[in-house]
Formats: sequence, structure tokens, C-alpha cells
Amino acid sequence: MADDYLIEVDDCIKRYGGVVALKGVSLRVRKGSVHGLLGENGAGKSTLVKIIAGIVQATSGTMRFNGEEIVDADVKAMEEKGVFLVTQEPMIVEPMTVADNLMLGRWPARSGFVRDRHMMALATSFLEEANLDPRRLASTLSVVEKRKLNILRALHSGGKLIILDEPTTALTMADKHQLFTFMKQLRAQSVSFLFISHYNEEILEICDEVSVLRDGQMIGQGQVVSHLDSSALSEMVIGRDVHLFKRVTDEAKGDVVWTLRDVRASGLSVDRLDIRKGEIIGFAGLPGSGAKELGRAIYGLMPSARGFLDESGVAHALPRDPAEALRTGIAFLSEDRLRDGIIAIQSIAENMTLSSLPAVSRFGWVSRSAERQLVEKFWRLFAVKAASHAAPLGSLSGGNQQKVLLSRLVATEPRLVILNEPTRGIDVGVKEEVHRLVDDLSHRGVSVIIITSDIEEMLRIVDRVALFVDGRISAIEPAHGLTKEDVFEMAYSASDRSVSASHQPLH
Ligand SMILES: Nc1ncnc2c1ncn2[C@@H]1O[C@H](COP(=O)(O)OP(=O)(O)OP(=O)(O)O)[C@@H](O)[C@H]1O
Repeated sequence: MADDYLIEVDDCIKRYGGVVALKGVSLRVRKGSVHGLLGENGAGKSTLVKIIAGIVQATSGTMRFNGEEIVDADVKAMEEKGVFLVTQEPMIVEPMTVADNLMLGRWPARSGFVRDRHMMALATSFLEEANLDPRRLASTLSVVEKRKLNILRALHSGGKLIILDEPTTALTMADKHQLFTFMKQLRAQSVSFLFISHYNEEILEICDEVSVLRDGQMIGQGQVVSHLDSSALSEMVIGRDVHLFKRVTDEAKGDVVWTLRDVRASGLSVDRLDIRKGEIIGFAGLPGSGAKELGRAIYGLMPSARGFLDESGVAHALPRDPAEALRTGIAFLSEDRLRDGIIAIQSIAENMTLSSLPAVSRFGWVSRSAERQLVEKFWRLFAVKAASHAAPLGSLSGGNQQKVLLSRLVATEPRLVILNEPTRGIDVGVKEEVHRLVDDLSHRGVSVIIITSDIEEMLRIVDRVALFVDGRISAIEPAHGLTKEDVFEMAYSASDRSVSASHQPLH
């Protein structure tokens, strides 16, 4: 029945200049449900939720909220009705308390000043269930606590439909579990969620219904999740089941090319690590264990780190900064593409060739034809979806931005690559292509370090896993035959902590 639905979008079309992002899309979200929104990179998911949240106006189409027709509503109007979009970037003011953040924009002020006590009382009742102390400084919150605070702020402002765009980005497994439990509690109180994710397991775990966009069209609306499995979801998203890539480990390994020696930094102490030519090695460990930190140190992102990175037996100090690392043949993919990676106003072509200017320049001039060749090669390889090479990177969908960053990295023709969360935001089909690309790089002699929170993904693609505990490498094991559970066990038995391994996070 129509009054079962909180939101009803009909025949929605959205054009961005020549690009038709949505081609007559309809969507219905039930009251008190978690509704998944799936689709390939660039399928139109973010565009659709931005229209629902009033951030972007549709070119044509109709929308009803709680039965009421919505016309020309902006963000403020939609928030007043109870629709909130919670993005990956937590809108948190770090130097303020949790309570202040909760009240942001809605402070119960009289004659211009804030009544602290009243505010705290209001916040406390709201926060109690979420286990958040209102007096804590927001800067001390974990990523998941910040995301919870964002959701609470939406609720506090009267949120009835909360839209989460890839909310599990950067969350450990334990964090995800906590977030999902929180969402289920809120659903029981009739809050609805619209949930964008590229992870089939997440959709199957948390969603009641799912809708799938493909190339701007709705190809499955309101499918009941309990009737579906992972391959059915992949088939809806990319039109076929996904064949999971599994690296065939070459037993006759290459020579050791890279040797890390005597690396010391605050919280990091690695005596020696040998990496072979064409080897793919995974760094795994609990947050703060040193896995991510060593990756950053190798790329010159930890200026305080001391130590050596020898290449083919020739001693070299660790690079002092990324420019020196690049000159040494080292490339790095940041886990935070918005902060470190993209230059949103520059074109796709410029972003792709940014780190490889020597390859496309002659006597200091950028050769446009060399640039074009390089861009075309990667454009095809990654099936980048955008209007043209000249489009600003900021106008691309998140997953397509990630593809451009990967292109940029490969274009530097590196000899050692450090990949931090390489498939973040990338759809199920392209994810497997990225795995094949990394495998291919290794067959061309490039050594690769992978750091990912998805341990299953790591085990399918690496030759060995280096396990980090308390800033040291506690074990190095061949990936072949290891399970995700083994890696968790190793993380804990090595650190001698009496915590149940299966409930704790790894990177
Ligand atoms: N501001 C914009 N200007 C021009 N084109 C845009 C703009 N925003 C989105 N697009 C285009 O609209 C299409 C849909 O993008 P959208 O961000 O909605 O995809 P998505 O499904 O969210 O993808 P992803 O999974 O990669 O985040 C893409 O082709 C994108 O390049």
C-alpha cells in the first residue's frame, strides 16, 4: 500500500550537461526498513540519493515523502521533513564536545547564548543508548563513533529517513558490526535507512529490500533480500556472476630485490623484511600495529622514521618524502582519496599523468600526444566512465575517481607499489579487474605491498602475509592455505592478548 512507503520517487531523470545520470528511475522505500541501493560505479546511486536529500535537483520526475508531494525542495526543506544524507566524511567539529556536535545548528539558544545545562540534558538522553559520553571531545571519538554521532544528529533533528553513502568505508570488522547493531535498534523504532554499498555481504546482512541501478536505469526495484544470495546480487549489478580472482602463487620465486632494514619510528620497529621481485605481500594487523605505518614510512610519509630500504643489495636510507620515493620507483595509493589523492578541479587526464610528468614531458614541456596515449590506455583498461578526458575529476563518481588514481599510480612505471585499500568504493566487477591488474604488474617484475581491511580479498591476491603486532612483524606466512580466521588467531596469539580473536578488528 502507498502509505507503507516513506519515500516514492517516480520517473526521475537527471542530466548533467550531456551526461544522463538517471534515465527515468523509480524507487520506493518502506517505513521502518533498511533499503539497499546497489550498482556499478557511475550507475547513478549518489545522484539519486542527492536528489532525495534535496542537494541536487532532478531534471524531471516526481517525489512523495510520507504521501506528500515534494516540489523544488532544497536540503533544508528535506531535513525539516526528516531526510538526512550522512556522507563518508563525518561532519564533526573536532574541538567541540559530543553534545555540542549533536546540537550543531539546533542549539536551544535564548537571547543569543547557549544554555549549556539544558543542552547536556537533551543530549544525554539521546546518547545514552548509543553509549557515547556527551562531555567527550569529538576529537577523541573513533571513526565509528563519529558516524554514529552523525546518525544521532540526524535523529535529533527529527530524521525519519537516513541515507548512508558507503558508511562502512574505513571501518574495521568490529566497527561494522557495531554500526549494524545500532542501525537495527533504530529500525526497530521505525527509522528507515537507504544504504549504498559495494559489498554484497553487507547488503545481505543488514538490508530488508534492495534496488539495483545499472547505467542510470532501475533494473530491480524493492527486491526482497531474504530471497537473494551474493551471486544473484552481482548478476543484477553487472549482468553476470562475478568470477572471483585467485592468484596462482609461483613457487619458483624471483630474487630478493627490496630489503627493509632497521626501520625505527614511534611505535614501529622492523629489523628486516625481504621482498622479492614480482612478489605480492600483504601487511595485516590490528589498528596501530604498524602495518599501515610501515607502508607510509616506505613512501616517505613518516618523516621521523629512520632505516634502510636497499634495492638489489645497494643500501639506501628510507625516502625522506614522497617525491624522493617516486624518484626511487616507489608508488603509493592513499586510503583517503579525498584528502591525499584527487585534484578535483583538474581534468581526468591531468590527474592521471600528474605523477608521471617525466614520462609525458620533453625538455620541460608536457607532450600532449604522449599524455593522450597514456590516458587512452588507462581509460580503456579501467573502463573509466565519464563524459570525456577533459571532465574535472570531481565530477566523476567515487569509484571512477579511484580508477583514475590507480591509473596514475601504474603510469609512473614503479618497481615497488604500496596499495592502501585499493578496491575501496569500487564495484564488484571492477574489483576483480583490479586484482588481475595487480597480478599482472607483479608478473612484470613489480613488487607489491597490499594493506586492506578485507582479509579475504588479501588472501586471494597475495603470496605472503606479514603479520604486525605492537609495531613489529611477528610472523610471515605463505597465503596459500591460510584462512581469515587463521590471520585473526595469529594477530592475537602473537600479541598474547586474551581477547576472543573473532570479534576483534584487523585492518
Ligand atoms: N556534478 C556532476 N557533473 C557532471 N557529471 C556528473 C556529476 N555528478 C555525477 N555525474 C555523472 O553522473 C553519473 C552517475 O554518477 P554517480 O556519482 O551518481 O554514480 P554512483 O553510482 O554513485 O557511482 P560510484 O559507485 O562510483 O560512487 C556518472 O557518469 C558521473 O560522472
